[in-house]
Amino acid sequence: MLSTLRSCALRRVSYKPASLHKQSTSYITRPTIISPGTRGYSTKMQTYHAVSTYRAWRHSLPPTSTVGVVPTMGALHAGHISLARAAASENTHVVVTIFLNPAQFSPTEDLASYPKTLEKDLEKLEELNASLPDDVPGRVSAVFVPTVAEMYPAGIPLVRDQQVGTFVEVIPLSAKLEGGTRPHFFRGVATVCTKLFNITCPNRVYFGQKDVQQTVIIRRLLFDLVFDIELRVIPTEREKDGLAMSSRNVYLKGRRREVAIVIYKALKAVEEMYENGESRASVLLEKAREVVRNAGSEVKLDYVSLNEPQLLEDVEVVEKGKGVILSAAMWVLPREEGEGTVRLIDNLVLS
Ligand SMILES: Nc1ncnc2c1ncn2[C@@H]1O[C@H](COP(=O)(O)OP(=O)(O)OP(=O)(O)O)[C@@H](O)[C@H]1O
Ligand SMILES: CC(C)(CO)[C@@H](O)C(=O)[O-]
Ligand code: BAL
Repeated sequence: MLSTLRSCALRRVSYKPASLHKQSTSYITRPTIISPGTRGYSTKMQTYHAVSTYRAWRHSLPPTSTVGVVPTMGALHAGHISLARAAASENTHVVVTIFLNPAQFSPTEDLASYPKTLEKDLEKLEELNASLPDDVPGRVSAVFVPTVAEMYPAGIPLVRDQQVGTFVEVIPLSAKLEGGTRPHFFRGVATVCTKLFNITCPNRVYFGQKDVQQTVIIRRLLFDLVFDIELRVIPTEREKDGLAMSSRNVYLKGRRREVAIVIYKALKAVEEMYENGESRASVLLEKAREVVRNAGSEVKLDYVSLNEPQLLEDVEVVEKGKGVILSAAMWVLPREEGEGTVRLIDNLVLS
């Protein structure tokens, strides 16, 4: 274990400390393209289920290789693929992790019904590999699909008081916004990401802006735990009508899919108001509430909020050039017997 970790830490020639605040205005990073040709060996995509076999592969890579890791919970869609594509554009190897992490679900959430489509996921990653032009340096070389026992050897009951072992919390960021409704959530995310980073040894990790608070928390985690890993935040992929792609969208059929777009419309209405000169948060947020209210009783707003991007503190006035996060969560309520409530999140950056 120790020697593995040491070789992981030693793979870099120079150490560059992470900066917590470096992306305050330009929030989304555009990947820089590096030249191809450093792979120089087979990049056939392999699936690993065990930490030991993954590590054996990871440590077999030449020291010149770079690894971009894309953590996911599976049920891959074009949003996930855009993360993997970004990783391929600036690393010699892309590793996609697929792990439905129990620790981020409460006992009343949808862990049991969460879509599981591993075979299709692997096909989509193979398709991505086949579609990448020759001058892109990386391909998806490995897919890490661990078992729950592999990730949580001591078990992982969903009831927090019953959990034993080591957990990671990013305080107080994890209690804000999503943390208000899902108090267990970011402890589960921070814990599993810490484990995944230790296992996969990435040079860079790729997260979607769709889960914007998650990106703020991961940035803080990388900084506080002194991980030698760069964070990339990739723009949100949307359906034609603007709905943010999400694995949970499969729950939305017919009329529920139609009304789901209200969350995006509410955010766009705020953005338009801001662009027309309104900067008071109270007025902007009320606009979003009004749009959701007017959509009827099938949807219910959980929160809408304007926050600065480092500590997620509420802003009262949106100042130009500061990159303020406008985020919202909304429930789409059941219409028919057997349907569950679907919770959607979305955000825009007002800059
Ligand atoms: N539409 C999207 N555009 C870009 N990235 C996305 C999009 N949706 C998800 N991601 C990113 O993919 C990564 C894995 O997310 P995850 O597997 O939870 O998918 P998801 O679609 O967000 O699922 P869920 O429906 O559970 O929220 C995260 O970094 C997430 O932000
Ligand atoms: C980062 C993550 C894969 C951790 O389980 C999850 O929260 C997600 O898919 O966004
Ligand atoms: N992308 C967020 C994962 C979750 O809601 O559990």
